[in-house]
Amino acid sequence: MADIRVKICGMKTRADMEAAAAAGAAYVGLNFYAKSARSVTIAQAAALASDAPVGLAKVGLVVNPTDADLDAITGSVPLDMIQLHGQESVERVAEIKTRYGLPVMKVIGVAEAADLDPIDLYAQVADQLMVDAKAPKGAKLPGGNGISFDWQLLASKKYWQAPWMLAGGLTPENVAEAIRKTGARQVDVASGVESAPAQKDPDLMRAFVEAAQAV
Ligand SMILES: O=C(O)c1ccccc1N[C@@H]1O[C@H](COP(=O)(O)O)[C@@H](O)[C@H]1O
Repeated sequence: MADIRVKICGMKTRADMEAAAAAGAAYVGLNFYAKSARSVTIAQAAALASDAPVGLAKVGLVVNPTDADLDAITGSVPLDMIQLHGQESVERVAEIKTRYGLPVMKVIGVAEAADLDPIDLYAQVADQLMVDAKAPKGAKLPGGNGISFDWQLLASKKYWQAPWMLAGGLTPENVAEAIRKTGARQVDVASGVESAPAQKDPDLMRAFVEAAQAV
């Protein structure tokens, strides 16, 4: 059994948080991208995070946030990490880390080998990286689309200066294969543990964590 850490993203209710903790997730994601059906308001997130099960790291997902966005979020929501899921530059990642004093996870969208090239630079400033499938052109969301990338691309490129998480189209059925092919020690999921759009399913969350940790 491997010590794989799981992040489940898109918590909307207290029941979601409790089910994620009971399933064995290490991190939960609170999504502040308003165009997503998984998003929560700052007030909702503050209530969820303040009352979160002990030991669950609360990650705030934002996309190209302004300082005003982050001032409002971090001023009300007790977060453990900020996830940057947009086109934030290396300099902006460093700036956010310094300004808010929170660990920052930068997401890199991957469709082909060349998309991995910027990772070394981001790894110098981010506390964590997330390697996710690049959103297809015209997609409504920059992530959370339930699509995977070719995991083979990571076979020889998985050692970076910062810890990293694999994301994109992971499900209870494919997460073990994804971990074996990429060597990931951390995985992230949103749509793969839902029974309907933005509806987290406790059985799928449990099955996902079990499958990941059974590798
Ligand atoms: O989930 C969303 O709605 C979302 C919106 C905007 C940016 C990122 C988003 N989700 C992130 O993408 C990963 C992978 O999602 P999936 O498992 O492929 O559905 C998700 O875990 C979030 O970190």
